Amino acid sequence: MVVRGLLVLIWLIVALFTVWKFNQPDFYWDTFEEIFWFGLTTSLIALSLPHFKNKLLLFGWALYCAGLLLDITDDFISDATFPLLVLDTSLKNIGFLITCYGMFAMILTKRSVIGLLNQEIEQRQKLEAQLRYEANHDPLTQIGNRKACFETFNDVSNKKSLLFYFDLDDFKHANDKYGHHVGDNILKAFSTSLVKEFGDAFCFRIGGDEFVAFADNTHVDVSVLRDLLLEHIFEYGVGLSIGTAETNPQEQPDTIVQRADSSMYSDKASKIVRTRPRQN
Ligand SMILES: Nc1nc2c(ncn2[C@@H]2O[C@H](COP(=O)(O)OP(=O)(O)OP(=O)(O)O)[C@@H](O)[C@H]2O)c(=O)[nH]1
Repeated sequence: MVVRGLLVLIWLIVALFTVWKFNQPDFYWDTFEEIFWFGLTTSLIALSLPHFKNKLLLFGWALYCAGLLLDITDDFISDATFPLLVLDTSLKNIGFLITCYGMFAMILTKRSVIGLLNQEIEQRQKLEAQLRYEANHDPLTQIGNRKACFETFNDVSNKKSLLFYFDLDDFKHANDKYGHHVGDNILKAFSTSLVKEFGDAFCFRIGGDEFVAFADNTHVDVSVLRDLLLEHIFEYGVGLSIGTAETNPQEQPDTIVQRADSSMYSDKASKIVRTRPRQN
């Protein structure tokens, strides 16, 4: 409201002054030009006044306006009466330079603020990525967790048509015998073998010693696979029960996993008779 009033006032003065000057015998078009620029510049200041906190810029603009004002007044006040009139060009130039410097200082400040903001955005993005990773990965083995398995199930099963369900045999015994930290290392070593065999994107730890992996439905020799996956852990007396189920887009992931789980339990029944080389 104040700004609008100020603008009306400025242009009223400009109009009245122009009309008055126009009717004078000593009218020059350059007077009209001077008053037009004075009106425009002061309007700009009035418009930006409520938004601008940069005092240096405002000071520069004010000096520039003062120069413009002296420019106008020198048409009807003589230099002899008011010697400051000779300063009009200097004031305009000083105002212009201060304005330029103010702009430059403002850009520098904004640049450092933008730099800090970018840093903050980068950190936030890293944190989000970290949180996303943690939400979908098992903290011990770093492979996908149960949540990731079911969330990506449809995508993964579109690529791979066979699901393996693995459950370590007598893992509790190894835990009790060698300690929990060795138990952790067994799980990590097993995951590493799993990833080596099936690929990072297709292996998941879905429970304590239970894992799921997806593979192409080519002929797989389960006993060869078992030996391969136990290669680095069988010395702790653990075995491996393996179940399989073909993936099917018409079936719910839960149903497919359940079928593989049942198949694994059938295999578990024969864990006692399975030979375990170098068993402790
Ligand atoms: N070290 C360790 N142990 C775990 C972890 N998560 C679960 N376990 C243990 O894993 C064991 C899993 O239990 P079971 O599957 O009944 O043990 P199991 O001896 O393999 O039994 P079977 O499968 O019948 O042969 C439990 O003793 C859990 O405490 C883990 O992150 N680290």
